Order: sequence, then structure tokens, then C-alpha cells
Amino acid sequence: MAEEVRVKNIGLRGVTVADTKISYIDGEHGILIYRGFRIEELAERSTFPETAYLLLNGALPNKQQLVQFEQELVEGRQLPAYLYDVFKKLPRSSDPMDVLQAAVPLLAVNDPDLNDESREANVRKAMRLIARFPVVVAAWHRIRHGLEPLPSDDSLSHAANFLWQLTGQKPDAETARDFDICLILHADHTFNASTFACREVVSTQAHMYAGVAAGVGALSGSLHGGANARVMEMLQQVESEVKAVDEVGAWVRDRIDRGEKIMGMGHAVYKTFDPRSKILKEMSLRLGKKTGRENWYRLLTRIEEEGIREFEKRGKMGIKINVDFYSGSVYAMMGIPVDIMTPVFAISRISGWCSHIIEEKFGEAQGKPALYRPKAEYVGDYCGPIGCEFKPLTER
Ligand SMILES: CC(=O)SCCNC(=O)CCNC(=O)[C@H](O)C(C)(C)COP(=O)(O)OP(=O)(O)OC[C@H]1O[C@@H](n2cnc3c(N)ncnc32)[C@H](O)[C@@H]1OP(=O)(O)O
Ligand SMILES: O=C([O-])CC(=O)C(=O)O
Repeated sequence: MAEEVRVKNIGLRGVTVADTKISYIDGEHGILIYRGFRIEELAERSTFPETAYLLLNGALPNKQQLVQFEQELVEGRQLPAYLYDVFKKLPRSSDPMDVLQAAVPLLAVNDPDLNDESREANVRKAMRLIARFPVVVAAWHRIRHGLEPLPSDDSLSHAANFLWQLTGQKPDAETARDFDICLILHADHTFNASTFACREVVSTQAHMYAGVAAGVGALSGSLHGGANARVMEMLQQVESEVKAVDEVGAWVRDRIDRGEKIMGMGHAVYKTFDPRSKILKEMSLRLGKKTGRENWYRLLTRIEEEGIREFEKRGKMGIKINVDFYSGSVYAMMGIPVDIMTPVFAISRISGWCSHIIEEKFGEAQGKPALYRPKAEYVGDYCGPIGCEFKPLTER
């Protein structure tokens, strides 16, 4: 009996560890809601700053509140000068996610509100993080290529300014809006691994930056945010190894037979289509036509179909595409390099992380905050649980 309970709890699947008012997922029906609003409606009608405001404050802003929020995001785009100096001394091969994670405590020491634990100060910290994450990612990308970081263009939206600071090209309105939609889609997702990491860290009363650094680390892994880049690598591999689309099925089968994952498929909560992936799939098709990259869409849809068929044949039902499956191709068609794709996830998810950190710190969903401290069953097998004799070094 004890064994049965333990197996069920591996990875905390299905275990409720807290209440939240920020987002909701119905994994059976493919529904995602941020603070009462369906993701499809937000993607169609909202903007990333407005969605970030909603996540942080619990309600949509009125016009004046939105203008002020957007203005604060623009003002927050300046990075401390020493960050550029540090970046210029780093090995150029440093992974952009490692650099982003390292930048978090470097931003913390510059935050005038660092040790103010009021709610208002935490919202100000959140605003600075949301404003600065894109600037950090773009700055490192340019520095590692021997280029000077570009100044922010204050006339550009949050989404458009990131693309400008990254690529040195001002995006057209359609690209800026598509990227803004991507930011909305990735902003929050209840207790995913990185958000849980953020909440766990701040449950010790550590500051917001300590929680966010943990979140960036958790997001970087291939089973979580890192999957978008892995899908792109998989796509490039298929492109080079498969001569005709009809060979994709054999490629997929072979990969699963070898025990390798089909990246961008499967989800810990969704047992049907991830609603975000449907929006990204349509965008991938549209951008494929616009940029002449329809081949990517053709290959991805084939991998998706063959993957689902293969999983079902093996009795693994409900493994469908997740948010990462089409996002990589969408980003690539916007000129975003593969190893910047997971940092791009982070520049959106920072809004969700900060909202969850505030909810955790102030017990906004479940009353008094409490330190997370689960149990582990001791299965060490040495000389009995406390039976080892400590021998001096000379006798070992
Ligand atoms: C933003 C995000 O984080 S979305 C997720 C991004 N990650 C990925 O796309 C990586 C690929 N996917 C996966 O590794 C998994 O589907 C996860 C980790 C995301 C979720 O997995 P879970 O629902 O917890 O299921 P779990 O990993 O236990 O898989 C169940 C079975 O299906 C298999 N499976 C699940 N997804 C995949 C996949 N993409 N490719 C091959 N096999 C898979 C597992 O190997 C496992 O098989 P087994 O029972 O023979 O060991
Ligand atoms: O919820 C999860 O486990 C992973 C995910 O899709 C996300 O973080 O967006």
C-alpha cells in the first residue's frame, strides 16, 4: 500500500500543494485561463503588457492604468552599466540561459527596493524584472557576437523593442503583434516546474530575485522551457536526414524505439491538445507562407501526426503537442536564433513567476504563507539506518 502511494507521488503528479487565483488548467479539455480569461481571448484581444498587468494585479487595467504600466515598462528598460562590463568579460560561448540566470542577482543588487518586502515594493521589483529581461537577453546576444548592445527605442512596444534590440531591425507591425501574442501565450501556467521553483524559494522568505533565479534555472531544462530549442534541433535533424515527407513516420518510430523523446510532445497536465499549441500551429503555417518556410510546417505536422499515431499504437494515449512544438519554428521565422528561444520563453514567463511570487509571499490565495517542506522516504541501504561505524581515515 505504502509503495502504491509513493509511485503516484513521483514528480508530485496530481498532488495539490497550494491554492492559486492566477491561472487554471483543465487538462482533459485543453482549457487554460489567466485570472478568469480564456487564453484564446487574451491572445486575440489583449497585449502582453495588459496580460502582465492582469496577472500581477488580478484585474484588467483601465486605459489610464495601462498607459502608466506601459510607460513604467519603457522606463525600466535601462540596465546598470556594470552588467555590460560583466557580460563583456564572459566567454562568448556562455549559454544565454546561464547568462540570464547569472544576471538576476546582478540586477538584484541594483534594485532600490531589494530589501523592502511590502507588496508595493514587490510589484515594483516585478516591473523592473519584466522590463529588463528582454534587454538582458538581447544585450548578451549582441555582446557574444562582438556587437555593441543597442539602445532601447522608447517608441516601440515591449515586443517590438525586444526584436529591435536583438536583431537590429525594427519589426513590421504584423511580426511585432505575432511576437506579442507569443509572449501572452507563455506568460503563465499554474504550478509548472519553474513557477513551483520560484514559489518554493520565496516560501523561505527569500527575496523575489532569489526565486526568479531558481525559475530561470528550472525553465532551462529540456523537459520544460528548453524543449522549444530541442524541437528546432529535432526539425533540423529531420530536414537533413529525411529525403521525403513519407519517411518521417519511420524516423519518428525509430526515435521512439531508441527511447528518445519526441520533443514538444506530451505534457504533465494536458491529456489533449495544449490550447496554446493550436494558436502557434496556425501562426507557424501563416509565417511559413510569408517567409517561404512552409517546409518546416509540413515536416512538423507530419512529426505530430506520426507521433500521435505511434504513441497510441504503443498504448500511450493522450500524448499530443505542447506549447513548445510549434513555437521554435515561429521564433526562427522571426529571426530568433535557436539558443535564444528558451530565454524568449523566460522574458514572457517572468510575468507569471513574479505574480506567483507575490501570491506566495502574501498568502493571497490561501491565507498564511508557509514554508514548503515535503517528505522523502529514506531508502539508504548501508549498514542499517544508523548502524555504520565511523572509522578514522587511516583505517578505511
Ligand atoms: C513548457 C513545457 O514545459 S511543456 C513540456 C515540454 N517538454 C517536452 O516537450 C519534452 C518531451 N515530453 C516529455 O518528456 C513528457 O511528455 C513530459 C515530461 C513533458 C511530461 O511527461 P508526463 O506526463 O509526466 O509523463 P511521463 O514522462 O511519465 O511519460 C509517460 C510515458 O510516455 C512517454 N512519453 C511522454 N512524452 C513523450 C515524448 N515526447 N516522446 C516519447 N515518449 C514520451 C514516456 O517516456 C513514458 O513512457 P514509459 O511509461 O514507457 O516510461
Ligand atoms: O505546465 C507545465 O508543466 C509546463 C508548461 O506547459 C508550461 O510551463 O507552460
